Amino acid sequence: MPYTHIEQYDEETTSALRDHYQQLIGLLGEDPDRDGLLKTPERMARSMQYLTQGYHMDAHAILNAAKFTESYSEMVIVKDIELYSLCEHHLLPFFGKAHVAYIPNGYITGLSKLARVVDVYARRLQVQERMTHQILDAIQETLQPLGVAVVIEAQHLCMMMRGVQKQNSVTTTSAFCGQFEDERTRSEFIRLIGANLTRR
Ligand SMILES: Nc1nc2c(ncn2[C@@H]2O[C@H](COP(=O)(O)OP(=O)(O)OP(=O)(O)O)[C@@H](O)[C@H]2O)c(=O)[nH]1
Ligand SMILES: [Zn+2]
Repeated sequence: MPYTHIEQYDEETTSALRDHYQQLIGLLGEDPDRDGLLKTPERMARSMQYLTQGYHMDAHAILNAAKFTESYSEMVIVKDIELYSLCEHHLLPFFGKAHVAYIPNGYITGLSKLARVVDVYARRLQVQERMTHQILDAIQETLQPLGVAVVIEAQHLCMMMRGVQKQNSVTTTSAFCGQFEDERTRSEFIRLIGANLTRR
């Protein structure tokens, strides 16, 4: 299973999506045959496959691809990992930052792999809460560290450009396991990413 970014689009899927998007444009009251829109269904078909490519990626394979034996056992934090996802209710984007930490227990992983795991789950139809747990579970299951922490701060366009129309609300979700369930360890993690939690 490929775990890097999409290189080829499945032509059958692209073609089916293109037909649906052409119909959708018509249903919205536009003329899908006018010049500016002629290639739009094809672009949308590829764009949506790009934005949902996480279904074809394997977080465990990504983490295992750079799993190294190492005795370091302090907290490792990668913060400010930007993410773009699609809410499963409206298929509108939500976007923000993930902060990921773990405490190694004999194994470390490549730092970029933690950011890739965020993308694996962000590039799907999601709710922020589930994504937060999926990232945690993949790291826990693969590296079996002493603890994992994931915090995601995101803004949801479905709450901004429609619906309740709140432009400045930020949703924060978190998941902790192992040593991060201990108050002191958790506080240290929150302190270390804290600058971002208050910087808006
Ligand atoms: N828990 C959670 N809710 C989300 C997420 N993304 C979007 N939502 C919410 O999903 C809910 C869907 O509610 P519905 O009442 O079925 O849909 P709606 O009529 O479009 O709701 P409004 O957005 O309030 O107009 C809304 O409250 C959204 O804000 C997410 O990641 N997590
Ligand atoms: Zn939504």
